[in-house]
Amino acid sequence: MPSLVASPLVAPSQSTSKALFHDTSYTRYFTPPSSILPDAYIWPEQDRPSSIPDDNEASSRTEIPIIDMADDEQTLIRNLANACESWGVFYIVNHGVPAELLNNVREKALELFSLPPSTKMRALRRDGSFEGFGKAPISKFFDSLMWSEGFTMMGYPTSSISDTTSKLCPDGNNKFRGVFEEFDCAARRVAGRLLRVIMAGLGVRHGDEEQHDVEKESVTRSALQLNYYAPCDQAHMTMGLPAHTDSTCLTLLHQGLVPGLEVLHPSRCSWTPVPPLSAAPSSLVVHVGDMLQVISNGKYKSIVHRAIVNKTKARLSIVSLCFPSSNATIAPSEAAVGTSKGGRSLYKPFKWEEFMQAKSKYFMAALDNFRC
Ligand SMILES: O=C(O)CCC(=O)C(=O)O
Ligand SMILES: [Fe+2]
Repeated sequence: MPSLVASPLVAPSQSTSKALFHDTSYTRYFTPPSSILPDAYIWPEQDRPSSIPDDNEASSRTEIPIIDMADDEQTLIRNLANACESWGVFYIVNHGVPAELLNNVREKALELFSLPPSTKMRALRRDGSFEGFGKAPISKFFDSLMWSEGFTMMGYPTSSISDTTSKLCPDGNNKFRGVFEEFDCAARRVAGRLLRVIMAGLGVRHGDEEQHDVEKESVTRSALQLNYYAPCDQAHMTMGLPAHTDSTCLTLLHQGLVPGLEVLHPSRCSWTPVPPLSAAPSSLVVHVGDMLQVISNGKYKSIVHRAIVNKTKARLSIVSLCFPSSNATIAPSEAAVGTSKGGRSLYKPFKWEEFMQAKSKYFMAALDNFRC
């Protein structure tokens, strides 16, 4: 079986010339060339990690639920309902995405972040677009810079994976396209199945018109997000990706064997690590996103999470963001409203585009704009 412990992650930024670092357009997109923290990357004390993960890598223990997708349907319905309600984040195993595909995606993603700066600069995220290399759009809500690099591709149905990655392959031989497209497709299929079972747990019956609409509309589109976190000597003073919720319905994430993901339990005030599982290196982490919070009428909360960086190990996360089509109407499912306390809808119907506009203005308070 191919190993998921890919070749050691080499910090691409270490090959970056100092001259390029002083080019402001380069620093807008990429991590600085040394692991010593420039002032702009130092975060206010209250936003810093409380502790840095032990570089001891994967763990065999976690508080976060682990869902076995090979369980029978009724067990799966029950376990997913519990996981969504109690945490809003869970691991899935036996999900059907082959270990070899995960391994290949990680290898290619690492190759992509290791390209020479002059090649990377050919695929920068331009204003108004999400595609290519760029800091996460949430960076505008924070004064300090994130210690991370991101590369985004729009997936199904109007995939830009081929166009975006071909900019990185001037010789016309696109070595990224096939494997990223295959992963996008495989992850979205898993998200579709998860949503079907989650909807059943909310009381939507198989064959209902509502089941058809919600499932048809809610994970119709996908984006593939690659995140690279270089090691940092002063990891305790910076942040890879600060606290946020995903605007998705569901997010699927593969983090390899280097820890860094943390979540804020809906009713606790402290951060809980989501460590890579040593016994299940092909497991994926699933986040409940903002749209599932609405569809479930607030029963399932969009999980607040963040990524912290390590002192000696680089970290790579492969993220499939699954979300509705632009003109889909998002509203609490009738079944979820029916079983809510008080039996009333907490959110007004809205279009995905309207939500995205609110998110880019109000960030984590965006959903308040759509409360009844
Ligand atoms: O790298 C991680 O573990 C988190 C990534 C993430 O939250 C995101 O891309 O939205
Ligand atoms: Fe996220």
